[in-house]
Amino acid sequence: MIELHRITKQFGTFRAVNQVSLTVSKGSVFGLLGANGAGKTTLIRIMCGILPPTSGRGQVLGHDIVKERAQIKKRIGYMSQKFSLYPDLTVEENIRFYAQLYGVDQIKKRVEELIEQFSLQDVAKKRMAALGGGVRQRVAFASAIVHMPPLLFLDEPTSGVDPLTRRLFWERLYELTEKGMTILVTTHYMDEAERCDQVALMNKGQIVAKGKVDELKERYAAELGTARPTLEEIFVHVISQGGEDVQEKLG
Ligand SMILES: Nc1ncnc2c1ncn2[C@@H]1O[C@H](COP(=O)(O)OP(=O)(O)OP(=O)(O)O)[C@@H](O)[C@H]1O
Repeated sequence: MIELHRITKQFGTFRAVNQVSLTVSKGSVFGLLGANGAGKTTLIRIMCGILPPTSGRGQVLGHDIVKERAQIKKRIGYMSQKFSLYPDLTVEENIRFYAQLYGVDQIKKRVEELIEQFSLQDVAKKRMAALGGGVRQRVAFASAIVHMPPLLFLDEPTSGVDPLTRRLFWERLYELTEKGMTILVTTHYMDEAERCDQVALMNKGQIVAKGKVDELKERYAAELGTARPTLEEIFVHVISQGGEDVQEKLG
């Protein structure tokens, strides 16, 4: 689904993404973790075909991330941190807008389905401008999957939402992977990281740890002197060891 090889993105003299290699397989939830400014959004924008990398190569859904960016953009779903919703349109109209944009069949049925799946029935006829952040995130999520893309990128979808909505998001995520969708999600919440099949931790543009959650726990158990370390403990440990050395050690 995603294969990246030594991707670097330079903004002037600043290296936001530094030699990142990554593989994401079909049907999994892949968590991209890291502090603010670690380079997660930049990397997502490269995978979505929005930004070309400065160097490195890769494929997303079989398309080259440099030469076939337009094809990638058409086929994926992307809920960015600044996902555009129209304040003067209602919830329903916003979702319908995206359905039309992506040429979805049976638009009425699909919009109704999403309104129900994201518990938006009570606010469906209300204008976006009158609604709070939790509803906004739900509408953005629903709009990003309106065309059932095979690959979905979610950039901090649960930031600032209440615990109930976070749970609803994760229920939807698992349902979507059961239908074969592959999902790459960024999050600051460590309990959410634990729910992913695989994770990669970014620090200062580099991936400093990656793998299946259970494998990472096994790998670091001895080093941390505890039978089953949390991802948070692992990440604090890895980051405190410093970037490049760790990258070498992890291959
Ligand atoms: N267009 C740009 N021009 C210059 N610098 C940029 C640009 N886009 C991002 N950066 C810088 O690259 C670094 C990584 O930013 P990025 O948004 O990818 O991080 P992030 O891990 O997604 O953080 P956050 O969680 O805050 O979104 C930051 O220092 C940011 O200021």
